[in-house]
Amino acid sequence: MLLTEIIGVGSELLYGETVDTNTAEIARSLQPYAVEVRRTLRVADDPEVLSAEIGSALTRARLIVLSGGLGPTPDDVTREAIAAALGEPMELDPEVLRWLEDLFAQRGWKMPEANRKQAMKIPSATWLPNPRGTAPGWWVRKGELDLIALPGPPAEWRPMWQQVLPQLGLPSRAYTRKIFKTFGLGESAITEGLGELFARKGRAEVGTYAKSHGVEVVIRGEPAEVERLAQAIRPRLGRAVWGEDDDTLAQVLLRALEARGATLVTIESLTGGLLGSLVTEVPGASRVYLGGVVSYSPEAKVRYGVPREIVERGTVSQECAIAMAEAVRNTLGATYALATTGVAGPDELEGHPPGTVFVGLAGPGGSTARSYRLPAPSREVVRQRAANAALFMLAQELPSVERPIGGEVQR
Ligand SMILES: NC(=O)c1ccc[n+]([C@@H]2O[C@H](COP(=O)(O)O)[C@@H](O)[C@H]2O)c1
Repeated sequence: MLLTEIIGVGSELLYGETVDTNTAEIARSLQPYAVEVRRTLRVADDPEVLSAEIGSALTRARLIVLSGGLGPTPDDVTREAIAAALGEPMELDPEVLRWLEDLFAQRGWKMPEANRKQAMKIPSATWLPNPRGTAPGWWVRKGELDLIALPGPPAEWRPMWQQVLPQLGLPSRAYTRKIFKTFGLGESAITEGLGELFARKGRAEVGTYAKSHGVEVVIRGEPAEVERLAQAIRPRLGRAVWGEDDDTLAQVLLRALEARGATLVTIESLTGGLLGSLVTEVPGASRVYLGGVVSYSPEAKVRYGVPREIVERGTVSQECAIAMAEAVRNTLGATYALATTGVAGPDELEGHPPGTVFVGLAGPGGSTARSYRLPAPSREVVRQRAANAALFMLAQELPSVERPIGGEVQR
């Protein structure tokens, strides 16, 4: 297999201020190819260290991909480091210099002297045009070696990489990936349920990954084997599955609501608008989502129409979740209303520990609520989980809307 190494360049990646996602994303994009990513690393903006690392990668890898360090400032040293590692001189390309000057001129500016170095390259490199910035990349092809230098910002390098990747002529491998997205089951329950299907080795492998939208079951490997495993795994996950592959919960829910000509409103307490935010992330949300309110204080809940005696009995409760959903459904006149109330932490509220969450749902068939005791490592995790729990609850109820949801509180 063709050995590959990927290098993220930038001191900020080593200070822990910026988390390097570039090397992971580039590695992921190589999955369809018969290449072996042996090493990914992060290196400081230091020309000596970087050229030593490139030199060492050159002794092993036939494909080296770098991202970062192509900017105009003195700490952008990737070009110099590659030149040193390959023992080639850097030359100014007058055409690229003109392109850069024009780019600045179009914005009504004079090109700063510092940007001149972005027009420098070594003889064995060809330019990779950057459609979104001033840093063109390099493609060095030398004997059996391909070395690609890309800028750091994902918005810039992604289109450049998409352009060059198919041109590298990498051998392909039959590879595919199937993802089942679930909610409400833990990783261990899922792996137990999958039993012998939970293959870690062989022609395809199965993995589980816990996310705020639930556990993802990922099957990757040879297409025929992935298909066989997917067919066997899907029924074992049952009603916990809400989507596949690139689906998001909000997307799946909005699609289902739109197909029924139904509309949605929200009322949020502990999630403070997160639920509305997830819904409105989806293009075309306005066809389904009428709006929502954040009723954070007890008094706000009363003002939005929750009976005062319910609020006085406690806002962290199923009856309050239901009353919130019914109130906003009446006010805004939607088919369905979702409500969140609970305790994000770190303090408890009304005697309930962080992670206590109630989701209320009101619809044409009646109202119901679900209660959750979510793990509460942080406020953020509880809030994310609570918003996703609300989306999942309605998505799961929808297939059965023909029957009444039931007027009583469910456990
Ligand atoms: N009924 C609700 O959902 C609701 C409203 C306001 C605050 N809280 C919770 O009360 C606690 C204290 O809130 P603050 O940290 O915002 O002061 C937190 O755990 C928070 O999540 C819950």
